Amino acid sequence: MNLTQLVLASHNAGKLKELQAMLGDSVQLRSIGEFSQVEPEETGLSFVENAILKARNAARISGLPALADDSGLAVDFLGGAPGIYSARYADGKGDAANNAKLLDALRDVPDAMRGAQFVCVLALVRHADDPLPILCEGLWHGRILHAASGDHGFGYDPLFWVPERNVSSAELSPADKNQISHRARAMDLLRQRLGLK
Ligand SMILES: O=c1nc[nH]c2c1ncn2[C@H]1C[C@H](O)[C@@H](COP(=O)(O)OP(=O)(O)OP(=O)(O)O)O1
Ligand SMILES: [Mg+2]
Repeated sequence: MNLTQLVLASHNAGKLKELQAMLGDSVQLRSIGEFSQVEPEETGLSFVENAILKARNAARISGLPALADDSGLAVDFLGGAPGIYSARYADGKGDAANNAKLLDALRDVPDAMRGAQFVCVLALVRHADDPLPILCEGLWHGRILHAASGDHGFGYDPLFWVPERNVSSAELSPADKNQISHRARAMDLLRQRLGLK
């Protein structure tokens, strides 16, 4: 498989930046935005299904092998919500609205009950109809803060407390986040699987 060029099946600039940094120079990630502005509907019931659906769609549109990242935040107190619906938690109003809704849902919930996991599933398809997508997952355990803190990253990072560093995920430098995040763990497995390390 020639993997010098992959299309990233994502319209999220934060993901592109993180994944490209993790992959290094040997693989060039091209954004699906170069080919189409239309985002596929994420109709799957799992991260795996949505990652495969996005990867196939991008491979079909671009004619290139495609990598997709389906990720989200699973909050214990909310029974794993917003989960696969994380990006749409506040009905598509964006990160700030999602974060405000999450803080509201956890209002007055004590620290011990604020556990959460970031989840990332990476799916790589060699072509649109690939019968054997490569799937790798990563989890990152933490806790939901009572208020936003930090300016790095994207999405729920300002609300995600990282116990091993005693800071929010948005207070980590990009390089630090890329060492320990759910996405880093999934990418580590993918690089092993592809023989890139
Ligand atoms: O490291 C992260 N730090 C903070 N928040 C994160 C992270 N990783 C995922 N998230 C949140 C963002 C979004 O609310 C949802 C992903 O949703 P997800 O559908 O996979 O991505 P998306 O719609 O932003 O872009 P796309 O589908 O085009 O790849 O989880
Ligand atoms: Mg999405």
